[in-house]
Amino acid sequence: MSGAEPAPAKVNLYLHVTGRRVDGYHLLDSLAVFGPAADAVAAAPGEALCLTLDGPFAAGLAAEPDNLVLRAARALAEAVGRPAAAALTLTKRLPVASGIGGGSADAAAALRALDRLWGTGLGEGGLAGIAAGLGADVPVCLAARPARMQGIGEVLLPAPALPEYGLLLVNPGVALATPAVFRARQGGFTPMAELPAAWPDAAAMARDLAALRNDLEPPAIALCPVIAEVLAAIRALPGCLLARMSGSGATCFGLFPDAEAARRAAALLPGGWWREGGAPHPVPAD
Ligand SMILES: C[C@@](CO)(OP(=O)(O)O)[C@H](O)COP(=O)(O)OP(=O)(O)OC[C@H]1O[C@@H](n2ccc(N)nc2=O)[C@H](O)[C@@H]1O
Ligand SMILES: Nc1ncnc2c1ncn2[C@@H]1O[C@H](COP(=O)(O)OP(=O)(O)O)[C@@H](O)[C@H]1O
Repeated sequence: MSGAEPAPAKVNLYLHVTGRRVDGYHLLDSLAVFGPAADAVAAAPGEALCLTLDGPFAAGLAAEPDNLVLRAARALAEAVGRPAAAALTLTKRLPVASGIGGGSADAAAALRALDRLWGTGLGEGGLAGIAAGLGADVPVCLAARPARMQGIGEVLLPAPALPEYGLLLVNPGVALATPAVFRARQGGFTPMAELPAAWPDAAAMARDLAALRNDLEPPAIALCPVIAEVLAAIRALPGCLLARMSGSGATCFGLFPDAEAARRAAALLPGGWWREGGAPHPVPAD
């Protein structure tokens, strides 16, 4: 066993759709951070490629014919010219199709775990090209550290230096397909954001982020009106500095001064919605 790799949720603190490529993909400008919830991918030696699912959201993926973890394993094996043989276990704790890139995070974690198990020695730099071929969000999930995403998601730039803050994630249990949300978007494009080099505290971070937006929030609410209720509920929680939807939804986040405030707020939400409050995912060592 090569040890389980964490696959933390990706949270888009803002997301501007800045343009559209001729192939239909949208150009984005977004600040992605990670955590506080995560899936995990473990890889052990095996004679063939097989995947076991467990965790609270495993049932949501049971019928998935081509799990992103398996696609990642095949892509890595092909890139290094070796058989795709491994016993993989995915512990699914993140809601599926929910705007926090769970599938992308799983694919990135599988690449890291198999790079280690197979001793391919590619490391983050060598895996980046394979990640980009698996989905627009996979490169940022491979880095798993705060980053500004541009292009269709594959251009990664340093994030501003971030202060201490807490994050609350809330999902109402409705799956939203990313292409449907992009298709439902109306209106033009939004310019790139101007960000400082650093935020001194969470309040300053929230003030600047409040001037930005998630361009996918209005079309997602049109497709799934309960998102507006989730946002209102988060906004009303004590200590909440900002509430916004992540990615193409339906998961929304609340920004809090610290992890404890986010954890306390999670307990105050109505039952029935998935929620996780706490500290952002720790930044991996270089
Ligand atoms: C919207 C974002 C923001 O981080 O997050 P999620 O909502 O998925 O978490 C991502 O761009 C999603 O990335 P990912 O889910 O990997 O997308 P892909 O599998 O590559 O593409 C799925 C579909 O989304 C649309 N798509 C995706 C990315 C992009 N920059 N422009 C697009 O138009 C396309 O219709 C594409 O066919
Ligand atoms: N390991 C995986 N986890 C989640 N979704 C997966 C996985 N493998 C394949 N998928 C497919 O990818 C789609 C997008 O899932 P996900 O990454 O959770 O969404 P989002 O990017 O909106 O957060 C799902 O509808 C599912 O069909």
